[in-house]
Amino acid sequence: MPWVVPSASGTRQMHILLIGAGGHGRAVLETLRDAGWPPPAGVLDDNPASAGLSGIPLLGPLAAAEALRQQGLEAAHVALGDNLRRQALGEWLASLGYALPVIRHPSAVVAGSARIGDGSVLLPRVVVGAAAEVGRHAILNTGCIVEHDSRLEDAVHIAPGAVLGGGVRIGATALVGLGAALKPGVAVGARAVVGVGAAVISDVAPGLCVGGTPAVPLR
Ligand SMILES: CC(=O)SCCNC(=O)CCNC(=O)[C@H](O)C(C)(C)COP(=O)(O)OP(=O)(O)OC[C@H]1O[C@@H](n2cnc3c(N)ncnc32)[C@H](O)[C@@H]1OP(=O)(O)O
Repeated sequence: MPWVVPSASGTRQMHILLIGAGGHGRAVLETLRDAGWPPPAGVLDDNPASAGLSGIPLLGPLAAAEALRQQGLEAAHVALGDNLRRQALGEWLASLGYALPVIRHPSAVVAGSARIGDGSVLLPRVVVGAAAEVGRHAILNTGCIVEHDSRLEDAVHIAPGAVLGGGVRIGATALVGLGAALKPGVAVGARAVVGVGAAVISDVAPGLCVGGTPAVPLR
């Protein structure tokens, strides 16, 4: 199977390999389609009971990525919600020589001065403001807003509808839950979890789980 096809403009469009056939995988697949990517070459999933993704070949467990790279597959994306696992697998794929393109829904609005790291995905209606920096393997989920000058380290997940004010900092592999709001300038530490609907008005220590309005430690 040819993994790379020339487009009408002569640029190479890659048949990407997707990792993960769950709910987030379905969201990424729709985003690829809406953004005009060619159909993915296939999907890998370690769950033997996985039904795969509709219309996309299920090519086996994750370990198959190595052989597929040797067969000429050039690009991959880890579509898993687990931040630590997504980061580890994304870096493994990079070490195998896969390109990890940014996948961006056409409705996402990204300031020209913003930077998005390899392997990240921007789902519909995401907004990223001026001079914001987003690391590798991030999920910027449906409708979230990352305001100007914010700094997001690798493998974060900003859930649907969450709003980060200007200059917010998010540590690696942290999760900002559905609809949370973060006051401008606050810092959320690595591996922290901000619960659904939280209003974060002060810094959150690494690894802490917070929730409520205003947000307080939950565990
Ligand atoms: C497309 C998508 O769906 S992307 C999805 C992204 N995921 C999310 O946004 C989920 C974020 N997760 C949450 O908000 C979770 O509720 C967590 C992580 C904050 C807590 O989860 P758990 O550790 O399982 O806590 P659990 O549900 O057992 O609740 C523990 C206590 O915290 C309280 N609590 C749980 N979540 C919250 C919250 N968001 N705000 C305030 N209090 C909360 C519970 O009421 C409970 O209180 P109690 O002990 O007085 O009864």
